[in-house]
Amino acid sequence: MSKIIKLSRAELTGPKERRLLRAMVDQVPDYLFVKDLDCRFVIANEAVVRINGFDTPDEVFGKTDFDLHDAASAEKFFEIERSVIKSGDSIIDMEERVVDAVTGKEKWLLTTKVAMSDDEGVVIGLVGISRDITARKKEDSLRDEQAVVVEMIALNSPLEVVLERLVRLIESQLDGIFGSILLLDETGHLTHGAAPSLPQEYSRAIDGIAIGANVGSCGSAAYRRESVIVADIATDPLWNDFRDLAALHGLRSCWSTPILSHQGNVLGTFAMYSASVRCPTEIETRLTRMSTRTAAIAIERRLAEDQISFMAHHDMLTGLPNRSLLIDRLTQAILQTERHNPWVSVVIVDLDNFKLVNDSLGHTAGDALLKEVSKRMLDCVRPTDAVMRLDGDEFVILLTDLPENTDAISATLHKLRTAIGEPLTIKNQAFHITCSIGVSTFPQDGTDAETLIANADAAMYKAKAAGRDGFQFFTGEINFRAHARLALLEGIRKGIARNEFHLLYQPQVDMKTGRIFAVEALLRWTHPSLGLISPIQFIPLAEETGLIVPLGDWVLEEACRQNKEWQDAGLAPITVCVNVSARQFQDLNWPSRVLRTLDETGLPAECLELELTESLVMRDVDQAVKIMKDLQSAGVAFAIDDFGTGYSSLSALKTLPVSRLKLDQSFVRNLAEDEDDRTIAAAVISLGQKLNMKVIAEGVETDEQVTFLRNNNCDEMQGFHFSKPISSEGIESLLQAQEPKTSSGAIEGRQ
Ligand SMILES: Nc1nc2c(ncn2[C@@H]2O[C@H](COP(=O)(O)O[C@H]3[C@@H](O)[C@H](n4cnc5c(=O)[nH]c(N)nc54)O[C@@H]3COP(=O)(O)O)[C@@H](O)[C@H]2O)c(=O)[nH]1
Repeated sequence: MSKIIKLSRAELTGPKERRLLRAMVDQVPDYLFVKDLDCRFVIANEAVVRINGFDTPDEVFGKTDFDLHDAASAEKFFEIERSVIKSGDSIIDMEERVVDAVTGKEKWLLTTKVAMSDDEGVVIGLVGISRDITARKKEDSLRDEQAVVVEMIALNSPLEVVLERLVRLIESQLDGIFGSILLLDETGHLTHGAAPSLPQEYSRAIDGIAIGANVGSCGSAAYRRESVIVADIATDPLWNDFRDLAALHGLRSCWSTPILSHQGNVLGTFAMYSASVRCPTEIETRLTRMSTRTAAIAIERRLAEDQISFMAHHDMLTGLPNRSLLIDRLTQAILQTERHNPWVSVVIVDLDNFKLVNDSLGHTAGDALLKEVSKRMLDCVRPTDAVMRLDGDEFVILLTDLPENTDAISATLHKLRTAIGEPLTIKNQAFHITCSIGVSTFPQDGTDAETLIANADAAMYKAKAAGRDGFQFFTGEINFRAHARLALLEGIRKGIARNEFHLLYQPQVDMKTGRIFAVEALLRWTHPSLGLISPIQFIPLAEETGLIVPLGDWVLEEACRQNKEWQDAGLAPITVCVNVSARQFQDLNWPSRVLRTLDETGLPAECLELELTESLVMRDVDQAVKIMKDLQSAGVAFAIDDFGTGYSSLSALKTLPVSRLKLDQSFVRNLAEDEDDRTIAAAVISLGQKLNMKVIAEGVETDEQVTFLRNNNCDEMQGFHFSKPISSEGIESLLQAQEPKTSSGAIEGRQ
């Protein structure tokens, strides 16, 4: 909509009114002017006069924009004004980017131009008013640019790109300022971050300076952890060592502020340089604050990303690369090899007696040993080779650029074994560590990373099986065994899902009464094509791979459910004994799963006994006592299985909440003919009595064994002499046969 102001000549003719009007328009801080039809200034207020570098309105009178501005700007103004005059249509609140006539700097105006007509309605010129909105526009662009920088940080743009954008943002807000960001490295040196407007030669010269009390503005700011304002580089003693360099590039003042992490660590510096001698203005100080905060977020984020990436690819204890980096490096090495044709070998090193150190001296000592062994291995290989930690005490070494024969590999393996085998002292105790090593080589033993690692692993197992402390190259025969192992593993997994497992129960009998008081649950696997598979074949593999945890959960659940079923059928309550492997026991959630199973099956806790081996318990006695006591307080009993075969500390044994020792069948087997076994068996029975524990003999097959055990006051027995492991129905029949129930209804044989 056009808007025409009508001026009455009479009002503008009187001298008084003219003065009033003049005074009024001069008070307005905006640029106020009237132009004639040729776009010449007729009236201009004080603001217009000053901004164009004049002293009086008369100096502006009659001038056009072509007299005051550069041709391009003047042309723009002229066209707009001609159109307003011609059409009579006003231009309201138009944002214009113009070049200041005096300073030559860019600025922003908010302009309104309205056509002006005489009493007859004839357009005789225009009235214009412009407001300088440069400051507001800068604030808008600061906000927009800040948002862009934050978005870049969030989207993980490269740090250098983010920092450069930040510096440019600051420079766009200020006049005559060159921004600079330096990053502090771990060694106390400042390295280039971003300085897009500083001369490159200058940036290169200061890249890598060590921070210190008197090292220019940035080195000193990082060192002192506070802002350092140097108004005149030419005279300030902090710049003694860099004065000439700065002068060479026309830099006169430099104000630097440390960039601090949220924990207060110095991450780098943010500096503003200028070519004049001066201190920062308030706005410059404010922008510095904003920049250091933003830069800190960007740098911290990058450090966190680096840390996460390092953690994802390295072992935290030894700092060695881990499996994911191994696959990456090995794949790279294979690609290289395909081009240059030498061999690449994967060497898997497994420490033989690491568990002994860990179990006897604790995890801290175990960690120290792993670190020392990693160092020794690194010392044995070339810088182009790589040492990585796979898991626990298992390491992988990647040998690259090998000649095509096994001699070079063998030489390295000998060196490795010797280095690892050197005595080492931990907690004042000397150790001699041995290792088993398996090797596979590209291309003959596999053409991809996973196959080479699997085959080196299989070879390492062969070295272990061959008596440890040796190395083994991968062969076709190992390949066959490895495949069989993998097939078995896959079979166990499927077997769990397909319910191919079931339990047999072997009675445990009181020697005096001859009554069954408990049964041991023993796992059986009926493979769809291989038929019945002995637990001796699959339990060790299930333990090694952790599959024993779900399998053991199933055994526990089934054994408890079955025992409760017998009780619900009216049979005398007995105890069901369930084997527990180390992997289950180490699982932090296992105790709560035991209690939940009892709860869900409804079996009284007093009717469950858990069998733990000596070695399992002795691994970490304190932890074992804690877990056992927790479950014991709920009513669950514990037995030590295979007693006599491991190493038990008698003092530790005393502290264990154990109600039964199971004399291992290896001592029972030859009781008739072996004097030593008789001595051991008698000693175990006597030990049990002294520790207030029942002793049950395992594997009892003959009358002679029964007689010996009875004569030596053994409490209980289990073995083929009484019954082989049988089905649940078989147990039911045996229990029915030995009715009537105990008069008290108490659990048979349990004290
Ligand atoms: N972690 C788990 N281990 C389990 C589980 N089920 C079984 N096992 C362990 O597997 C090993 C072999 O068990 P199995 O073949 O069942 O052998 C047991 C008995 O059949 C056998 N036995 C019993 N009496 C006699 C005998 O008179 N003569 C003779 N030659 N063998 C006999 O002994 C095995 C029981 O041993 P133990 O557990 O030590 O009491 C074995 O180590 C099982 O522990 C399972 O669910 N989880």
